[in-house]
Amino acid sequence: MANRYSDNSVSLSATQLYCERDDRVLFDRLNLAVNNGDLLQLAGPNGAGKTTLLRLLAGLNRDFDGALQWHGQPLSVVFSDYARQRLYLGHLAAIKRGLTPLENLRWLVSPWMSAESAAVITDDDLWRALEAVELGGYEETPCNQLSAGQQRRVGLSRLAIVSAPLWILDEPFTALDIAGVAWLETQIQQHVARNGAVIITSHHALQNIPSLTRLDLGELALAGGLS
Ligand SMILES: Nc1ncnc2c1ncn2[C@@H]1O[C@H](COP(=O)(O)OP(=O)(O)OP(=O)(O)O)[C@@H](O)[C@H]1O
Repeated sequence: MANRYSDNSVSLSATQLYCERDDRVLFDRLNLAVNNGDLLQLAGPNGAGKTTLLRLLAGLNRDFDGALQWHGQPLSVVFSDYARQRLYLGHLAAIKRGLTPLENLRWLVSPWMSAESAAVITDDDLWRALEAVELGGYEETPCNQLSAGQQRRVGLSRLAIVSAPLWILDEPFTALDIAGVAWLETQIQQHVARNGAVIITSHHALQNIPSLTRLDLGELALAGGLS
């Protein structure tokens, strides 16, 4: 099993972020910091800019003004290191439907198995991660024969296997049943309790996490008078 949290230091900061899309300001003068043990929930109405901000924080979009830093270095400069320290799960399942869960997961964790990475992820780890998301028995079934919730679980199985201290999760509860929601809540609680950090967009009310901070982009826009 990969050695989780071998380098677990989280220090992500955003300073004076400004972003607009289609001539509309999504956020302006936005400052935030995420460190070990933090859980930041981005809230706001549809179109407020939650996914846009998450993608900026994940280093996947550089169309903004202001500074994004990882351990005091510009995200763009340290991106290859940052990309292994943060695990980004987008709002889509992000799997290849013609492949099996096992094949998808092997592909999804490949950035953590590269020559530069110290992580060792074995096939047994992959099978255990799929078992953890209740996909035991479906490991070698093509994903196009799985339900929407099961396909979502394939992507979520990365949480059970990748050793990244910072999780960035975009609407991860989508399509999950009650048991899936409970499993994911537990993963998030445990990750934060073990000194990891999580940034999440979700309309789901997260429970029992004292370090939860909520950032409502809709309220921010009203308070800051964003146009
Ligand atoms: N690639 C793009 N090009 C142009 N505009 C975009 C692009 N992506 C998003 N937008 C616009 O940016 C705004 C914010 O979108 P975003 O997806 O970040 O909102 P959101 O808060 O995540 O919404 P939701 O709750 O519906 O998921 C929207 O008005 C959207 O139309």
